[in-house]
Amino acid sequence: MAGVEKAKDLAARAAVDEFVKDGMAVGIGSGSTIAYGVVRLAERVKEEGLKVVCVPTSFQAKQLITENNLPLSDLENHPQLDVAIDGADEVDDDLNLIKGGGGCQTQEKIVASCAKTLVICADYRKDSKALGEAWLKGIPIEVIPIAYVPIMAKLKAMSAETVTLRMAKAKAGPCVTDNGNLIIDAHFGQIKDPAKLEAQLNGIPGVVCTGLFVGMAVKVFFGQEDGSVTTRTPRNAGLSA
Ligand SMILES: O=C[C@H](O)[C@H](O)[C@H](O)COP(=O)(O)O
Repeated sequence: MAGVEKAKDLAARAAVDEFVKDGMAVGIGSGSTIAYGVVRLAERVKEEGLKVVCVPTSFQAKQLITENNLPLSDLENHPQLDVAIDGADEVDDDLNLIKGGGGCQTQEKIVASCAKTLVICADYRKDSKALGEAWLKGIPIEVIPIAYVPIMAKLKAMSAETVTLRMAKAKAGPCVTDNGNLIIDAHFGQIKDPAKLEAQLNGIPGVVCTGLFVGMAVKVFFGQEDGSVTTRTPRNAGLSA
């Protein structure tokens, strides 16, 4: 393994090693980076006899949990989680995030909101000063299907630079989320006030959930190109080895 994949693996392992303890209920995020974290968690369960239960944030996360023979639970049985570990598409200096590149932000935000701690693992490409600087595809916004046209018009009126209905790959038509909704990607350029923008977007009728995660993460692990892992917390806003 080399390059970006190695960086993802290192970050995810570091997050799992530092934050998962015996007896915990763990929220499992979605995407390609957390997949390495689930493999690491399974290793620890086998090697250390760790007892954990895992709550997924998507169909993909559920598959990861079951394929790695980890105990699967849900928010009905575990409405309070000790930690949620997830990936991100972009992370700013204050640990605000853009998520939802894989369309899973709604369940991810619900699960994160039920966890005492949200921890993020990401490769070096996700590190950014301000949201919207590196991730140019736009903020993923899950919407109720009947509302997608008026919502796209409202986003344009809010001065979004690009507004796109996410289309499926290998299927004609739109990308349909795990919740049966659609996704609009809206790029607002560099986002100066993520909390204000999130509140504005949440105020549009038909918006289910945005991929802006403001003030939720407590620590981010970045896998670097040179094989090191750096971290960022809200208190030390800079990077430390
Ligand atoms: O919807 C997808 C999730 O928010 C992912 O956590 C995010 O897109 C990062 O994915 P990856 O680890 O594949 O870059």
